[in-house]
Amino acid sequence: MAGVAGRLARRWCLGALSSPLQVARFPALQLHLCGPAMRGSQKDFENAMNQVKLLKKDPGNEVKLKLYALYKQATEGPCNVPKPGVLDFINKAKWDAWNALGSLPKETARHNYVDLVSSLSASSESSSQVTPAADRKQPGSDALVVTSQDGITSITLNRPDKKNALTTQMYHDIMLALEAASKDDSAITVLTGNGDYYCSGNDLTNFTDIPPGGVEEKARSGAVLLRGFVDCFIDFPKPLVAVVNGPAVGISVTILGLFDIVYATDRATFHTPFSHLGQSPEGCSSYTFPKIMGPSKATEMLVFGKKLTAREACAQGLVTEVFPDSTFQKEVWARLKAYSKLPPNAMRISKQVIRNREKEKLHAINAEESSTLQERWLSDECVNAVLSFLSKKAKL
Ligand SMILES: CCCCCC/C=C/C(=O)SCCNC(=O)CCNC(=O)[C@H](O)C(C)(C)COP(=O)(O)OP(=O)(O)OC[C@H]1O[C@@H](n2cnc3c(N)ncnc32)[C@H](O)[C@@H]1OP(=O)(O)O
Repeated sequence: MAGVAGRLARRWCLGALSSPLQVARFPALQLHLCGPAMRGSQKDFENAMNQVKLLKKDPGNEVKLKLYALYKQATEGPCNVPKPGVLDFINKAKWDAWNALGSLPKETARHNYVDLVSSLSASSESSSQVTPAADRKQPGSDALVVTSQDGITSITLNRPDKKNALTTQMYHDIMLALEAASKDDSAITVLTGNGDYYCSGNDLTNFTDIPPGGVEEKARSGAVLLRGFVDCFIDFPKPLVAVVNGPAVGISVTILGLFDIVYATDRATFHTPFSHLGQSPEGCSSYTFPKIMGPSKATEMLVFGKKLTAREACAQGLVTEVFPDSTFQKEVWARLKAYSKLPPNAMRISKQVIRNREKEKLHAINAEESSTLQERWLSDECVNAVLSFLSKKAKL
């Protein structure tokens, strides 16, 4: 955690004080740091450091310096480094801010940091209910943010500048997050995205990291990862909800057939361009899509790559309900918050009654789809499509 804050501090203050904070959408459930009581435990401090990553607006240089100073004071104590030269403007501003805190105790600095983040979170999204971060180990990278509050664990894809494309690390982190969520005391688990996209599917640069065993080895390990990833969704024991905050592509669409509820903004689209990419369907969609929408609609999507609007996807049963984008977050989270108060064991058992009899079949389908894809990844059609995207010649 200290590393996260350190990276943030460096990004803000060492880079350029004038550089804008990455503008990121809040997931509707946020750290609940704006309560009347001041919070300052180590856990609150770590939660606040996570929350800073999701701030929607640039708080300005003055506030960033204050955050930096409080962070340094809370983690290292009073300023203990030599004063930078007058021409070293940025470092001098940082030093001044830290030094100004004098002998403020570490604990008070931690409290003040938490309170400052709380006020920023509250003003950044006044309409949303602000909630605490997960009482859990965070994943190994900033690209996934896990929060937990009010009986809901939210897993947020947090790579908005890359449209939340899934890196290899993210597949692993999502699997870990799902495993933790299956055991935590939340009633409902949510997958959502930060920024204008829900997810642009597999990060196509994943294909460029070729191991010593060559492309065959790459395809083999990709298929193992894909199979394990999809298995986690098949086996997930609690109600699983997709909060589709924008366009969805590829694997982020196919696995929707394994979710229990799919709420979408009316801005969302659903696109599975597998033939364009020389690939074939995964996520059990070769089974779930024909079952949900009938074989011919499924073929239009999975074979011909027809992109559906949110309303079309809803009419075809892939999406549960569509909300206007302007009220999407507010309405969806209010709904989920109400559902999360239902008896958790009853919900879990009812889900299993609905889903369990298909599980074995789904695992077999997943295995088959993964091995088909393993071959597809080695095909000229796939290699050319990926190269075309990577050389910026093609987009969907
Ligand atoms: C364990 C392995 C499992 C694999 C399972 C198999 C999975 C299959 C799939 O998911 S197939 C679907 C793959 N996805 C795509 O083909 C999408 C490719 N992206 C695009 O076509 C476009 O980027 C877009 C339509 C999603 C968005 O277009 P636009 O609004 O014009 O934005 P940009 O293209 O400028 O995107 C911004 C930035 O993000 C990068 N990016 C977006 N998507 C991906 C991606 N899937 N992989 C890698 N990079 C992506 C894009 O290159 C830009 O980067 P830049 O700013 O240029 O550095």
